[in-house]
Amino acid sequence: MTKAPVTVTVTGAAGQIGYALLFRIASGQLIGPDTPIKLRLLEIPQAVKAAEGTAMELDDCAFPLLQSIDITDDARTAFDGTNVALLVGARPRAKGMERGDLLEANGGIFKPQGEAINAGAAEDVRVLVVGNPANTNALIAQAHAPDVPAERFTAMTRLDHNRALTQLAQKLGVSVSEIKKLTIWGNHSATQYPDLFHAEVGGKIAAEQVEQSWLADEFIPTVAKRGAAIIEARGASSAASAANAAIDHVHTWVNGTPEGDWTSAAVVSDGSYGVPEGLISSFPVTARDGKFEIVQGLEIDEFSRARIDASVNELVEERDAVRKLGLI
Ligand SMILES: NC(=O)C1=CN([C@@H]2O[C@H](COP(=O)(O)OP(=O)(O)OC[C@H]3O[C@@H](n4cnc5c(N)ncnc54)[C@H](O)[C@@H]3O)[C@@H](O)[C@H]2O)C=CC1
Ligand SMILES: O=C([O-])CC(=O)C(=O)O
Repeated sequence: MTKAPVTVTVTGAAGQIGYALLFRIASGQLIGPDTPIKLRLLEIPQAVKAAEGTAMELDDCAFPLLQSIDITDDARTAFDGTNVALLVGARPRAKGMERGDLLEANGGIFKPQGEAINAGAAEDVRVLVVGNPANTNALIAQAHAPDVPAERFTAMTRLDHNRALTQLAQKLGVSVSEIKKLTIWGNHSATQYPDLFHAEVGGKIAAEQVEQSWLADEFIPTVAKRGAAIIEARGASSAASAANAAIDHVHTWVNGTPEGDWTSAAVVSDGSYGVPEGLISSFPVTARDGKFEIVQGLEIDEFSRARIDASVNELVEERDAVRKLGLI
């Protein structure tokens, strides 16, 4: 039986991730094959025409599930009644820009978007922030949506998770589907910590199946710096793989994680694993009944502790910087 339609808002819809994302959403891959989709595209005025071009192509795909496409440059209109908000559009780092400038420029985007979500989104709204710095942009948006439960604001580390799965699968000569319980901890940045000490391959701990030197000197930096390596090779940042990860993140959130496995997502910390409450940090999470839950009770050894702390400290610094700028 066909379900009720889901309204999905995509910001930065005319950008490169938007171009890789919208067709997959419209084809039913975000929620499921029996859920009709209403798309809302938010862009800045200069890019509305390009978004209209993408909408023409969406029309030309004749997707049976796609019920409507609305394009706007007004955040209130874009988020009115929305069920899933994919915040992709962000201000990229320009030449000579310091981190504080970047955070301030993004504050100008994510504060009004948080307010617009608060004002008009559907009661069950789920928010995924993709635009960088994703964790802190999510924190800014969440701070301006006091009427929306904080746990509905998440940031994307699923791309890092997927990157780590493939690096490990290639190293061990196994399929990615044989790897369970991998975790990305912390920030979506070069300080992130991909953890193999709880990951399992063939029922055995992954870290025990690789050399410690490979884990520390190859695996962790390769995953953490993969975004930069893609930019170097492609001349543009990851787009199709980022869109794919956004689809995975929301699909898992809505449909759940398989029994005996978990995934990674940046969610609001409840203080678990010593991550200060309120920070939006990546954790091992399960999804059940449409909710993410942080996996509890994992033992964290000294090696992992130092790396989790380093990434969480960076998030604390970013939070303090946006606080100082009056953005939260
Ligand atoms: N979390 C993650 O794993 C990843 C995050 N990213 C980030 O995703 C973001 C988007 O990447 P791309 O699509 O490649 O960039 P892009 O530059 O191709 O597109 C961004 C789009 O956002 C729009 N935009 C800017 N301000 C806006 C606003 N206030 N409202 C609505 N739209 C707005 C721009 O007009 C542009 O069309 C970047 O911040 C990038 O760093 C990229 C890859 C992975
Ligand atoms: O590094 C970038 O700008 C894009 C990004 O977040 C990634 O590919 O992980």
